[in-house]
Amino acid sequence: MLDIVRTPIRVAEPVSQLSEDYMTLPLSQLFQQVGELAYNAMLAEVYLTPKPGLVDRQSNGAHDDMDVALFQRSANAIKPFLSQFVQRGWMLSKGNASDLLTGIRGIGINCERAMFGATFGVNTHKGMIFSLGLVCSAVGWLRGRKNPLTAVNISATIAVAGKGLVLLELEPKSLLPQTAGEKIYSQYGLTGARGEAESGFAMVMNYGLPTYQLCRQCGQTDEQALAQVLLTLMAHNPDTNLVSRGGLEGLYYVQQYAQELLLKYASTDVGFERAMVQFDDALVARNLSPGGSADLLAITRLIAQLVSM
Ligand SMILES: CC(C)(COP(=O)(O)OP(=O)(O)OC[C@H]1O[C@@H](n2cnc3c(N)ncnc32)[C@H](O)[C@@H]1O)[C@@H](O)C(=O)NCCC(=O)NCCS
Ligand SMILES: Nc1ncnc2c1ncn2[C@@H]1O[C@H](COP(=O)(O)OP(=O)(O)OP(=O)(O)O)[C@@H](O)[C@H]1O
Repeated sequence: MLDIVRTPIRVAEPVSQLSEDYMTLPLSQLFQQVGELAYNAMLAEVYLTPKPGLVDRQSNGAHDDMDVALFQRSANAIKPFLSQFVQRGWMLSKGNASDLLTGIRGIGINCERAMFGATFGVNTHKGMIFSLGLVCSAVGWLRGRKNPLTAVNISATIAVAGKGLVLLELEPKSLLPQTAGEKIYSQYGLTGARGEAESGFAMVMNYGLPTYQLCRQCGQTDEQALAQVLLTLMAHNPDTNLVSRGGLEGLYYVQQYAQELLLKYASTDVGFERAMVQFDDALVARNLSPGGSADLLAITRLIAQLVSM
């Protein structure tokens, strides 16, 4: 059995897609390459600039305890765990996809711990780890099952893995909800990262991926396509990060602002960047940060690259 933990991190050109056919690629290379794509997706998200309310190269958005250097350190701490998610997914493929999340929890918890160690307790990537863990393990699981690597298969596998998650983790077990996610669910019925997982990443499948693929087909750069995807996600995603900071009012403010910008501009238009900087100013003034949409942006990029062969 291959020991991914002891495999040194290879310093190489970042991969932009799987180097060979996913079904015939040697397993060790598959684990490593998918992990690298996931790492690149995290970096593509944080370095995309400008991003309203979020940390990027020019602004810390609505965050006074984070900057882009902290995100880079956080991503580096997470990196070794990403290929472990893929490998564990492959190992679990003899069983049902419904056992996938339970099977990767331990890696997820260790990964979260490494992230908090690298950031001295700041939550840079908690939601991201949860979502990336599911996608990476789904890829390993599909390979073990000899199923084609398609967006629909990744989504369906995650939907099975996440089935019942909202009921199990968000339905109140005691009178008082504890975590931010539990509180928001009990107050507003919003299901956050867990609901998105249980839907098989419906926001990514219905908005993120079609937008990214269409933009690329029209000749847009990766950055232009990602900017268009972020705005589209912000216009539709019931992001619990926005609710925890600004209530439903904060969520609707961001969704409406993003919808209006989408009507006025495409990411290739002159004036788009300035409008995004103004959107950033508006969100900083209201202490709003669309962290859930940032996570889904990275997931969109990752799935797009995984299935681009
Ligand atoms: C489910 C998680 C996200 C718990 O977080 P919490 O209770 O605070 O839930 P909540 O839904 O409010 O969101 C937390 C984060 O998810 C992201 N998020 C918010 N809304 C959304 C959304 N609609 N879609 C996707 N992501 C979202 C944001 O980054 C946010 O900060 C996860 O961190 C977790 O369970 N961690 C425990 C460790 C673990 O089991 N890890 C294994 C995963 S592989
Ligand atoms: N570029 C980014 N900037 C800010 N947040 C991001 C970015 N990319 C992803 N995120 C997501 O946003 C989440 C952090 O959001 P936030 O800081 O609002 O959470 P918190 O620290 O738990 O809450 P608060 O800051 O309100 O006390 C992370 O879990 C992460 O997955």
